[in-house]
Amino acid sequence: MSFYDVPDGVEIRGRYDHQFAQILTRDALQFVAGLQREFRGQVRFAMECRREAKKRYNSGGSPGFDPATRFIRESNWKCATVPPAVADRSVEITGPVERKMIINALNSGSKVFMADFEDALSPSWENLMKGHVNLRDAINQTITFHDQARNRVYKLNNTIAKLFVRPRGWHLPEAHIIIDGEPAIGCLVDFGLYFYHNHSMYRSAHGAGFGPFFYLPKMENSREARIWNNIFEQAERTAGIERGSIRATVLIETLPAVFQMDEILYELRDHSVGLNCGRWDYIFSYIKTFQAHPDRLLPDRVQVGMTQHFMRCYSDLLIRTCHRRGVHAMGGMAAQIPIRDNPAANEAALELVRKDKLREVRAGHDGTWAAHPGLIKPILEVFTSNMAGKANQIQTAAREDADAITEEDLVQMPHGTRSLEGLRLNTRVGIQYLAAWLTGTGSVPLYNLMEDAATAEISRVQNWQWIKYGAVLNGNGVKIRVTPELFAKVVEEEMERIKREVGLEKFTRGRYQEAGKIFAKQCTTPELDDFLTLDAYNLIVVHHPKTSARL
Ligand SMILES: CC(=O)SCCNC(=O)CCNC(=O)[C@H](O)C(C)(C)COP(=O)(O)OP(=O)(O)OC[C@H]1O[C@@H](n2cnc3c(N)ncnc32)[C@H](O)[C@@H]1OP(=O)(O)O
Ligand SMILES: O=CC(=O)O
Ligand SMILES: [Mg+2]
Repeated sequence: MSFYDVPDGVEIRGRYDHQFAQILTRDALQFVAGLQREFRGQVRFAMECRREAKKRYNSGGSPGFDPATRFIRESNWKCATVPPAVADRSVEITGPVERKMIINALNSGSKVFMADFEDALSPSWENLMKGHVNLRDAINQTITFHDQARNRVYKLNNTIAKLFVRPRGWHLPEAHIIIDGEPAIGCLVDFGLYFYHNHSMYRSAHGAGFGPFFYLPKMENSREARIWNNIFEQAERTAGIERGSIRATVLIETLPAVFQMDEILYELRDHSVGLNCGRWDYIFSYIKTFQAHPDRLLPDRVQVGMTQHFMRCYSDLLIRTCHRRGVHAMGGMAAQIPIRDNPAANEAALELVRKDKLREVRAGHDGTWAAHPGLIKPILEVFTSNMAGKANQIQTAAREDADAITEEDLVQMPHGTRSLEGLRLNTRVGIQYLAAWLTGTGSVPLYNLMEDAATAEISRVQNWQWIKYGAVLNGNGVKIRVTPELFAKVVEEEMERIKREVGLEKFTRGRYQEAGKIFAKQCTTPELDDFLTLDAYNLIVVHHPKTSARL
């Protein structure tokens, strides 16, 4: 049996693999451990602040602008100039750090590829470590993949997208790496291993002196951005590279963060390349933030789109904030994906994507996300034909009108109706997503839409909210109140439907029964769990030599 060569205080409980050992080198682990030792206190404090804020919202409070940081919002300052290598981000494809998908994404014609350790990845040891091997090979441009079944070899084109990497959120531990007796902080492992192995090659071969580039998820407050800024500075000092080489785009995807956008950019002003509208987590966060407010029961998930007032204001204010500070205002993900077997449905889905992207570019966004290579061309067409030949709209779409957006606008309740079909769909999607996640797949096509951890979270918390407060479903003329008994019946019936749809063999082989139980528990628990994936993470941790692994 082989073992990883670890520095003092570090223990690896994940499976040994000689390829993983090239990533988990003693020096790389020393770098990660250094980050953990330096920043664990700050991260712990930031998580405690999240809990304090939650108590305030649960006692009737609502997030709002912080009077103490008014001077940051009102004074004139700019972020560092955008690196030329990433001036044009008109379309960015996203996807998990899976080998074939990385090659496809980099070759897709997209300007950027966001390689995801987060919403689109189930963070098993195998997925994470293979992801690092894949990214290293991608940056060295040696990555290939042989699809044995189709006898097809994948390799990189001459022109490829610029790579951004999204580490996990602050809340997730990495249970396979123990540092000083406690699980490593997941995002420090993702960031640390990737940065350590790739910063030099990235800056010389891809970033024209800048990089690596990152996307930073699920922050709630600028103090969390300050930690990232400190981490970047420590990484730059350790690597002996210029301050400001690393650049990151922060996802504004929690309700509290929309009131902190200037402050977040300010903390990261030497390391920023903008903000992004992470619309799916944002909707999830809206429900979560107001979990103790029974007067805020949302309509069906399908009705909570970007044209709802609170979503439109969020996107407009993000554009205004970014352009005032000189950085990109990125749009979000339309959930539609190509429908291969139905041309009419495919065209209708494409039309929805085009409409969403047209709204974004006209509002002033500088670029947007695509979930699938088949969407790059149509999205690029919409953006390029509406940006007057420019790489972005930072200088041309000031959106001063968005200064009038108020706190009330940003929390306004979405309009619409609730239906039994909405409850059923949430349940069907939530269970199938969780079953996939437990078996190692973090993004899946379901009913012709992309589903990932963020979209599944909406299904979970919406069900929880409706059950907790006995929401009246009023969408189909007949009024029905949601009760735990009704939900139990829905779960039973939807499990049967899933079994029919996926077939008995896949159903029996998969983890659907287990997913059904977890999802049902999470929707009916008296206190809402903060994250679906945090609870479920225990079920994908596999310690070696094999032991029962609970955090
Ligand atoms: C809320 C958020 O955070 S959004 C960002 C996080 N979510 C994501 O990144 C989701 C990204 N998208 C995906 O994972 C996928 O598109 C899915 C799961 C939704 C659908 O995937 P599939 O069922 O494989 O799609 P499909 O069968 O049409 O794929 C056709 C080809 O495109 C490739 N492909 C599909 N999506 C992607 C992608 N995002 N990146 C690279 N390649 C892709 C497939 O690998 C396949 O390649 P092949 O023909 O060489 O075998
Ligand atoms: O990460 C993106 C989102 O929409 O959530
Ligand atoms: Mg997200």
